[in-house]
Amino acid sequence: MSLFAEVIVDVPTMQTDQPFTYIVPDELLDAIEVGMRVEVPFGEGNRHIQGFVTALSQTSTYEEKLKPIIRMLDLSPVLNQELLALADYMKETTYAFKITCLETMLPSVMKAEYQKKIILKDSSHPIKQYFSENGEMDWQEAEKLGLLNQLKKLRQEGIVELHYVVKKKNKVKKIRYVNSKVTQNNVEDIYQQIDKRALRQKQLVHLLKENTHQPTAFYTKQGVSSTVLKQGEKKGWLTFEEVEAYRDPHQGKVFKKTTALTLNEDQQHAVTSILTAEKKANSEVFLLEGITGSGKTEVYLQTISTVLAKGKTAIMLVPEIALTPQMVERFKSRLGDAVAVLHSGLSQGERYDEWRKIERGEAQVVVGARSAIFAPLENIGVIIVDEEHESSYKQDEAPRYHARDLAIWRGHYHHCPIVLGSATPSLESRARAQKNVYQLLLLRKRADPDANLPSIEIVDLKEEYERKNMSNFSELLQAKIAERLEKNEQSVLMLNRRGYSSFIMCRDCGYVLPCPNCDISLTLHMDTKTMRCHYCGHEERIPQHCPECGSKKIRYYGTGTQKVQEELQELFPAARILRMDVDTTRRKGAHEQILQKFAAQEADILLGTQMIAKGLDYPNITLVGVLNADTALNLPDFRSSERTFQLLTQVAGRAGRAKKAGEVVIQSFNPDHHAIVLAQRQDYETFYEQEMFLRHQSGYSPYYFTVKITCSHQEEQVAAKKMFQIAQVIKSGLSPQSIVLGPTPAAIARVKNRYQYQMVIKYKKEPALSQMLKQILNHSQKDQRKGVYVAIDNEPVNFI
Ligand SMILES: Nc1ncnc2c1ncn2[C@@H]1O[C@H](COP(=O)(O)OP(=O)(O)OP(=O)(O)O)[C@@H](O)[C@H]1O
Ligand SMILES: [Zn+2]
Repeated sequence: MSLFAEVIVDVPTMQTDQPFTYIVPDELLDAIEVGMRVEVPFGEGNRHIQGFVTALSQTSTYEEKLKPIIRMLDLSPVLNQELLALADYMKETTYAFKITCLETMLPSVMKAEYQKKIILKDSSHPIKQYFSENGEMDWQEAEKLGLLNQLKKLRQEGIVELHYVVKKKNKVKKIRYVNSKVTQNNVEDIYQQIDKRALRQKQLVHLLKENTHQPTAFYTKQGVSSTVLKQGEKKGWLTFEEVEAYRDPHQGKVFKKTTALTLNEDQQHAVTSILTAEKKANSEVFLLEGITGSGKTEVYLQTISTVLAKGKTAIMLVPEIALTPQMVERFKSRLGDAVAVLHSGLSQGERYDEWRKIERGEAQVVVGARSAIFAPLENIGVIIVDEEHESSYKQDEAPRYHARDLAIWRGHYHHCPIVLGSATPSLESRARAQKNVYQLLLLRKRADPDANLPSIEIVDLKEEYERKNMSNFSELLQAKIAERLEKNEQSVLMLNRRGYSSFIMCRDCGYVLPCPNCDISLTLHMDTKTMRCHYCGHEERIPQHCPECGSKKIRYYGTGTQKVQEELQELFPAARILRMDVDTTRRKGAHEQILQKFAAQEADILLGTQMIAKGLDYPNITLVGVLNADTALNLPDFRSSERTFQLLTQVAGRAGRAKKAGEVVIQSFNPDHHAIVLAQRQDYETFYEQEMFLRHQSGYSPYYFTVKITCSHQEEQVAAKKMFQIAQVIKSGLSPQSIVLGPTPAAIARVKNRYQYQMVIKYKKEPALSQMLKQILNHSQKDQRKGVYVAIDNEPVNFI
């Protein structure tokens, strides 16, 4: 009997975007499965490349010229039937290649360079003879010995495991004390040799004698600087050693068990509705619209608890949990070890370990950011998308999927309900609820019976300037901060960075330092004392003279969080201020540390960027200040009002969540803008109506669908020419009701040395469009070799 495998190969081009048939060699007949990765020869030169097996069959139409699979790369399928089908759906809706979709679903460590090791779990098994003393075997070794078939079975029996080890990553430096040089007897001699003032070195020798082989941080925490450590190495008292780190991101952390709260009427209604759908195996979509602090999280927790008790699993998506460690804590505290956590704040290795827990069925709840929607769970009972309006759910590179859409797809597959939660739902979702496509569930008041929504005041910055207050803090805000300090209550202050950054300009000639690769100015970063490009990462020193005219009058413009912090400290010398922005949170775990300090009330004021707008639930916050509400309002994006309204409502919602009443001060240059006025009233309903009216008039989502096409090339004419060609094809194929915007240069005309041209199609009904777009992608293959890239973004969330 012969067996044939359909393989999607790792060559992302249109010609190869289909399965290729390979012969399964005899030695793999029993082992191979759909969803495994294999190595196959490809093309004229029989290059060895990786591929995914998507089907197996006993017959093939072109038996003669087929090549055999070289080897298998997994012991068990890495993608199940559901995820393979999801890849097909993604490919159809995002205009991406199938291989790109398949690879996106796996943790990055499985795509990156890694070593594969087989680990022996049961050392009494005779297979032991092939393993090293520490119970490991290299994958290549196993392959050479022809053991893979046997190991596959042993893996199913739990006798061996397969681990991916990232090369060179996840290492911590530990220090080993070199005993030979220092013994109990000669410590005193050594002390004699040490310079009398070098107390730190003495301390180090002592520390090392008691505690050898600790991470460097252990010593630095006790006051030994890294210079002293290096001297120690020089003198031969210690050596540095790289050790593989243990990869539990929450290692050593104790989560205090919590129990379910008594739900209020609205919450109870929400939980019951969702669970009824679950019981009926009904894949209904619920829009849980609950004001800030209304206890949406409690609804999620109790729904998931019930689902788990029935032996099912759950996915809970959050925008970016690195920013909201409190969310992880709430889930772990309630649901314990059933929870796996996936987000970008983890190292590759940690993420892979969490993924493995899910795959082996050891974790039943996945809490994670966008890509957690690919969690290999079986038997899903509910899928929740918290803060469903967040644009981070859309991936901005291929495949350009929206996690909310994939959540709904998986819900249908598992016949389970999907819950979209938000205090400020996206207009798209709310419009669907209006039409009863989704079922609307409302939480109308704050969950804590003693809490109320905060009162919000708006300060007109124009008036403030007329009164010659050039400070970042209006008189009103200053007075309110002072009050809080007096009462020992906490304040949260937000500097809105969207559409806004600090740059340097020459006062004599007006020259602004640009990025050499992109058409945008460089941003000042005070922590590293450098100028940086946020698009390509280019970095250079802050110039002393103007590169254009040589003048020394270089000045900083725009307000960095650090500058604001200095000003704040001057105004309130006694205030304890914490700052949270990209500069203070670069280090792993830094977010969490800052928030822990704030939670423990070791600070009076938390000053930060948008990062602080979400999730914080601390009872002692009674004041929220927004320093500049409107920087994003003028961005050339039809969603800028919606985003501003959402952000202001979110951040205002951090105040007064428990007994103590909350107040909010919003400083703005556009106090009459509807996004700001309605955020002040916390009136989502009116905002929804007004904004829907505007969208209807200007022909945008949710009344129209949109597709964005971008062409880029190193030469501007080439990118433009290609874009105009495509526009012509599209225009000739569209119905007269549809609208084409552009082609125009993109808002940032050049990024990473590539010029970008774009066009946007707005349409209500275009049955032929999908086919047209696929053809455009198809034709663009030829151009790709000439360096012209064409990208199609279906329902873009980003127009800049
Ligand atoms: N039924 C309840 N009774 C008393 N307190 C509750 C109840 N439900 C939730 N809470 C408390 O109310 C506070 C706010 O709840 P939660 O953080 O879940 O709100 P949320 O709707 O997710 O808010 P946001 O969207 O602003 O983040 C929490 O401290 C929570 O413990
Ligand atoms: Zn750049």
